[in-house]
Amino acid sequence: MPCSTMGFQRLYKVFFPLTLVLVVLYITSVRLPEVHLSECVEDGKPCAEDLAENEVSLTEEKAVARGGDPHQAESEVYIKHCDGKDFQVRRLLAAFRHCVTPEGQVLLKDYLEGWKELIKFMDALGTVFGFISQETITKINIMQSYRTGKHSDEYHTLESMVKYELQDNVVNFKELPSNRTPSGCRTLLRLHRALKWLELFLYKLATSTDQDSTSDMCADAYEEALARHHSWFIRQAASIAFLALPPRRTLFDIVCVQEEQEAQMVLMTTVKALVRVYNITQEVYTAHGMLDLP
Ligand SMILES: CCCCCCCCCCCCC/C=C/[C@@H](O)[C@H](COP(=O)(O)O)NC(=O)CCCCCCCCCCCCCCC
Repeated sequence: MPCSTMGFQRLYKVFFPLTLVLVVLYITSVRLPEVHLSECVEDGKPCAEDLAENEVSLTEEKAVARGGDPHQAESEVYIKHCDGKDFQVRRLLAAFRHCVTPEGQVLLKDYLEGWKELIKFMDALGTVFGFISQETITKINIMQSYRTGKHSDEYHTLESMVKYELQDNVVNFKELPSNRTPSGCRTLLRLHRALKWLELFLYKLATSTDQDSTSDMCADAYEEALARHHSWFIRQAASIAFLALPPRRTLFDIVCVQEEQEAQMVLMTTVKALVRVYNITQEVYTAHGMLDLP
């Protein structure tokens, strides 16, 4: 092999990964432009703060009254308000529970509230997760603009959105030109896939010990649920961000739990709520052949 080709290959092997790492570190450490979550507006007025602290019904009695499992109710006494923290696991849980109606439909407003709470969690982890948090905000904002836009009535539930977008040919079954706003169905599908990642990650966290690495759990869940949907570049950036995940005790602090048993109950209760929403959404997307929207 000619000497110059060997030299080039060696240079390529060393400098390409190095440059990639530096680019990713740069992207994740510079202050990303502020993207604000859209204000919730209904009929031209701000929405009522429907998930206010005092409305979050997580007491034992209420859970039982809702026909819930008494063992689940027992676990809920652990889910308390966490003073001085932005992220509140009880708000997260309330949102993902309230979003499922008694008829088994998914209310988009509450679903997105759940996602907004998750952004607070990511923000508590620091700037390395900035690009993931910005991406989530972008997706939420697209959904909010539909939910509060001209056809807001059609975006009340997942089911009404799917019906409307399919009837109106808004769903893009083929790749869209980059200047077209993606459909609600396509946008929600991205969040839906990420919800599977979250479910797997929280399950792993709940069933792990202090000796287990959160980065490994995160990467495993990512491999299972999301990696195949992402480009090579995003996969590399994500795998670098995972290395910056703090140990499980720090994550427990953000969730506001100390004891192992307490952590397990809170995490498993959250997993259950996520599974319920995930399964309904998955059924709707499967029924309409929309699991692979580009
Ligand atoms: C504990 C925090 C660790 C966060 C790890 C999250 C794993 C997911 C990595 C995703 C990389 C996202 C970068 C961008 C991806 C986009 O290419 C991709 C495709 O979009 P496109 O089709 O429009 O191009 N977008 C998406 O897949 C949407 C991703 C949304 C990511 C949401 C991540 C949620 C993380 C929530 C963590 C909270 C933990 C809470 C514990 C109680």
